[in-house]
Amino acid sequence: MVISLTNSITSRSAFGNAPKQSANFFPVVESMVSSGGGFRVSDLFPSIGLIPVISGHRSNLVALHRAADSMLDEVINQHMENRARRRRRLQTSTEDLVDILLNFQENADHLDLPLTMDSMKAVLLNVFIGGADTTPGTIEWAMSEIMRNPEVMQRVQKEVRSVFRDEVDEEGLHKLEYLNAVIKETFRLHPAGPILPRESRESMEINGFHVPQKSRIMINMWAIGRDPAYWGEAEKFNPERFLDSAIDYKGTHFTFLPFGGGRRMCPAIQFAMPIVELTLANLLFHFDWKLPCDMRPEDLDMTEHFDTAIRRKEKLCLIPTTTTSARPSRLG
Ligand code: HEM
Repeated sequence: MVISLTNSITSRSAFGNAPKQSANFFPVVESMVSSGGGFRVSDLFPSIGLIPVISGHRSNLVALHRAADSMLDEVINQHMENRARRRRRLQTSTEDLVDILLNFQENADHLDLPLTMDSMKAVLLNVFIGGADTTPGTIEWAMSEIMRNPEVMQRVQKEVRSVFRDEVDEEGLHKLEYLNAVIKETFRLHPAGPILPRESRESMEINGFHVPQKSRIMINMWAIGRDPAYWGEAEKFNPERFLDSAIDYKGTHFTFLPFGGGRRMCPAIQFAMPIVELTLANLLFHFDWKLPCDMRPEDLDMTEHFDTAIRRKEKLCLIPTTTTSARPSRLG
């Protein structure tokens, strides 16, 4: 459910109302994400360029890339035809990301670097790949942790239900301090980007280790997030640690980089955070939640599976019930 929600938000923002094209595109993106993610032997021996060739990994990626490329060609061509038709009829319409990129391309004569078709396709593909596992994964982990910690459920649900009256809306999101702390704590224990890859531009010494130029460096944010040297009771899900704390996810607190940091940091924070917040706020506002088969909270399986992001190994199955008695402020 969460994956189809976030997929639908991404495809509407990028492609507009093109359900058929989106439906064909998502399986290709999914395969690209699972082929590109995780660790492989070639990551351990990056200098041996033959490993990805022999393993068939490279040819698989090339085939997927070709499939995505031709689908994106079709989407862009379709948008160009629709735009031409609308202009002939002097019609206007809501713009999606493809329209915005085409506008930019049309008006970019004065730029040193024109927006080529290939760059446009790369941007679109990045949007789909970037959002594929990260946003739904974060929502799923947050719900899992909330279910495992009934006192957190009680507090966060009370907050959401006292801030909103009939519907959850974007304006009220900034009032949800505790929900925000819950999301940060989820990022700490379950970072969607557990490994931040970098390459050293020059050789250097760090803590007595020599790092040659052009070394591949993997920053393990998952381990840093659980390191007792930086976090008290590191394994405990404790959103309270982020209340009245200056730690945010803008990339300046090096023990907490859920969106990365520096020039390669996630460009989609402003897009992703409202999706995470609105989805969780809606789930908590409208429903009460139970674990299936009278399972106890502490028995909920939290086993992880590492692909590009760390997702739950088993799907999260919860039972929603609607209740009016849980929202006295709206009845009174
Ligand atoms: C909760 C949701 C998300 C989280 C936690 C997240 C996290 C990250 C992280 C950790 C990185 C690597 C940053 C680095 O290396 O410093 C990244 C990169 C990126 N993300 Fe996100 N992301 C999220 C949602 C999204 C969404 C929805 C999109 C697209 C609409 C997106 C697009 C990208 C792109 C394009 C990059 C590559 C940036 C580059 O290499 O220059 N992300 N994200």
